[in-house]
Amino acid sequence: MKTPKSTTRRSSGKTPIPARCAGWMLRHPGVTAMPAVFGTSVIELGAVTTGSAVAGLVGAGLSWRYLHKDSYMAVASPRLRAVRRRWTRYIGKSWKESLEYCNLVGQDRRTGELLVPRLLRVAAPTPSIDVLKVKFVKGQSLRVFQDVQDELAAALGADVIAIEKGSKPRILTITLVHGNPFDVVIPPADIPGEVDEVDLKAIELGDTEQGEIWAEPLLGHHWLISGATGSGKGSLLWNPLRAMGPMIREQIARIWMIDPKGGMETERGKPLFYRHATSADDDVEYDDGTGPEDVDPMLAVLLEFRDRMRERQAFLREHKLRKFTPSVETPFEVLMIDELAMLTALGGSRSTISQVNRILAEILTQGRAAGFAVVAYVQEPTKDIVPVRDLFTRRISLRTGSASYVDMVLGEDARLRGALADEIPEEGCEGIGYRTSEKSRTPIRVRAGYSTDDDIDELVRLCTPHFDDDGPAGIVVPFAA
Ligand SMILES: Nc1ncnc2c1ncn2[C@@H]1O[C@H](COP(=O)(O)OP(=O)(O)OP(=O)(O)O)[C@@H](O)[C@H]1O
Repeated sequence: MKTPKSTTRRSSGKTPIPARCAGWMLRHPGVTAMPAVFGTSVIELGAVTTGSAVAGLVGAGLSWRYLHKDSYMAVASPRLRAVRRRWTRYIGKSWKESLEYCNLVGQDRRTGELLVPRLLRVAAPTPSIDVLKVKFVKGQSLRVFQDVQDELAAALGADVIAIEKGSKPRILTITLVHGNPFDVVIPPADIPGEVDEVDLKAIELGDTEQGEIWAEPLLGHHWLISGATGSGKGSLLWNPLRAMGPMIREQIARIWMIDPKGGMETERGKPLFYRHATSADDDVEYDDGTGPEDVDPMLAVLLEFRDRMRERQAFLREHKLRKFTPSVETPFEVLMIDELAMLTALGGSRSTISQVNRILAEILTQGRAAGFAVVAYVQEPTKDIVPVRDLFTRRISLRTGSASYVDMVLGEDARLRGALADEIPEEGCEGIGYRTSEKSRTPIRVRAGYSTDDDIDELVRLCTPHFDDDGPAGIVVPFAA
């Protein structure tokens, strides 16, 4: 007679304690090895030598922290923070209790043993963001976690939570944002007094969540700024102008402004602009002809910008200059486009749109070395709306209307790494967003400084240039709908 299957099953209760200890030690080799290394060092080298080595390591860490803060913050700080969080915020007992509270634990049907989803990895890219990699137990799914995500956020003390599928089966990623480091409105960037105080490689925009100045390089870059309506994109238009103020006044930097939204946002700063194209003038009849007189005015500004870029390239080639230096003779040219989608997808005829995209691609691929930068603002950053999206070298995402927009702007997995831009509340969080850089794919939470109308008026008062080659500054040209 066949032995019933059930009699062959292991009937013991929990996994034996020694086996569990061995498993834990294997999973935490660093923690396990540390006392062994320390003990062996004391026995073999003596307490004084071991103490000196430890003191030396601490000293090296402190020196690194003070001598090269940027690399310390990028490399050491997140790792140390992750270890601290792992052993404080998410230590075994409280992790288990949090999951029990949310009914996220299982039970082994044979042994009755409590099965707790295992915390595989804790990353803490910024002081307020934790990213957990979790292996869920048999019978669970991503859905089970997502169904109780509010309870889980409360149990883990987070304000915002996102739970997504991980890279492997049965692994999920939980991103937690703790607190709001920006509970006050941040003042706008200072207007430097003189040209030599302007740093085009570090244009001040606001604060980072670490309480540092948030600055981005514009010379040699193009910026894409994405955000839903009312997210505060305007502050990322006025801050760069403030930071470049004296250069604009001296015409060492020239601003070409395209505002297809009727000039509502940019009208106040019109005297600052070398070119200003807006859809304000609805009375102008636009003829979509082929002659130079009939060129779409928005396109005309773009074409002129492109032509100047070509001239500059020829000039640099002729003078064998490999590096561009801004000067009155060769100004740093900045094209700002408020609502890029109106140019690249939504406004104008199909032929105009495809021409716009071609010219933009040319500027974005060739302009940087010649001192031509593009700063564009967009609400919906999909590829069909902004085909040239990937050619921007610096990306910022303020509050977005959709979770999928975050990765489109900040790069693959940016949301998994903590950039929960779609979870930023609408009220009271304008100007808050995330940025990534080429060096690090870790998103940093930032808040832009806010320029009031008075701040804009101050900028115009202090930094209006006097153009004399092309007539009055800020020529308003209509946008063909
Ligand atoms: N950095 C900021 N800090 C605090 N409040 C801000 C900030 N930026 C903007 N705001 C507030 O949010 C409102 C909307 O900002 P803004 O007009 O810049 O949004 P937007 O993203 O340009 O929207 P739209 O695309 O509809 O023009 C402003 O009127 C202001 O009250």
